[in-house]
Amino acid sequence: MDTLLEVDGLSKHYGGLAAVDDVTFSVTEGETLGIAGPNGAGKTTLFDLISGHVGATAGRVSFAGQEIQRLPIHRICRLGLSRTFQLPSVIDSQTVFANAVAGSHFGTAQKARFRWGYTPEVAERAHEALDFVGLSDKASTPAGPLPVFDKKRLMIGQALAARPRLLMLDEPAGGLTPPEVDSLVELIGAIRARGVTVILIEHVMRALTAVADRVLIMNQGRRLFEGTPAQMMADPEVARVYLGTSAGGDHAQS
Ligand SMILES: Nc1ncnc2c1ncn2[C@@H]1O[C@H](COP(=O)(O)OP(=O)(O)OP(=O)(O)O)[C@@H](O)[C@H]1O
Repeated sequence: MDTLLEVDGLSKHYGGLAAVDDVTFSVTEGETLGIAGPNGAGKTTLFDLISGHVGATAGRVSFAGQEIQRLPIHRICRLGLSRTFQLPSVIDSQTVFANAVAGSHFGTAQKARFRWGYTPEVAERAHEALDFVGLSDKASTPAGPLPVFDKKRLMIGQALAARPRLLMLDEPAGGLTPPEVDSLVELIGAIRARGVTVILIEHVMRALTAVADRVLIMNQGRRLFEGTPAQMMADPEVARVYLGTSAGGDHAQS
C-alpha cells in the first residue's frame, strides 16, 4: 500500500515550550493509526499542524505526495484531509443539515453557483454523510440542543461530507457512555470499510485498541512508542509514562 501521509521532523514551539518536538511518522493508505499519551503531550497540536490550523516551527508534512505544511486549511481539506475537534464544534444555531452542508461546501473546489449558496452536489454529499452517521431523521432540527453523541456524529458527518481520503478524529470517544463507545467503534469500522484512512487521538483504551492497526504514543512533544496495540499494552515504558498514570489508567477502564 502507498504512503498517504508523511510527517517529517515536525515541531511547534511556543516560546520555550516544545509542544511538538521533532516528530516523524507516516500513515499508509487504508490504515488506522491511533495516537495517545498523557495530557499536554502535544497530540492536538500535532493534529493542528497537519490540518493547517497551526503553522509549524520546523518540519514537513506531505499528503498524497504533496507538501502541505504551508497551505491554507481549505486547500488541505480539498486535497482530501478533514478532521474533527476535541470539543463538538458544530454551529449550534443552524440545523443538522446546514451543518453538514458547511462541511460539504468546505471540501468542494467548485464555487457556489446557486443563489441559495450551495450546489446540488454539495447537498447530495451532505445528505449522504448524515445518512452514513445515522442523523438523517434529525436533518431539520437545530444542532444546538443535540446530545453529545449526536453532536460528535454530526462533526464526523461534516468531515465526511468533504469526502476525505484521510479523516482525523480528535478524541471521538471522550464523554461518551459505554454503549455509545460501541456505536462509535462500529461507525469508525464502517468509515474504514469505505477505504478512508483514519488517524484518531483517543484516551479510551477500549476504543483505541478496537480500531487502531498501529499506535503512536506521545510524551512531552515527542514520540515515545510506535507499534501494534498489543505491543503497546506490553511496553513497560508506555505503562510507566501513560497507562500507569491516573489519566491512562482511568481511561483504560472505560
Ligand atoms: N496556543 C498555545 N500557546 C501556548 N501553549 C500551547 C498552545 N497550544 C498548546 N500549548 C501547549 O502545548 C502543549 C501540548 O498541548 P496539546 O493540547 O497539543 O496536548 P494534548 O496531548 O493534545 O493534551 P490533551 O490530552 O490534554 O488534549 C501543552 O503544554 C499546552 O499547554
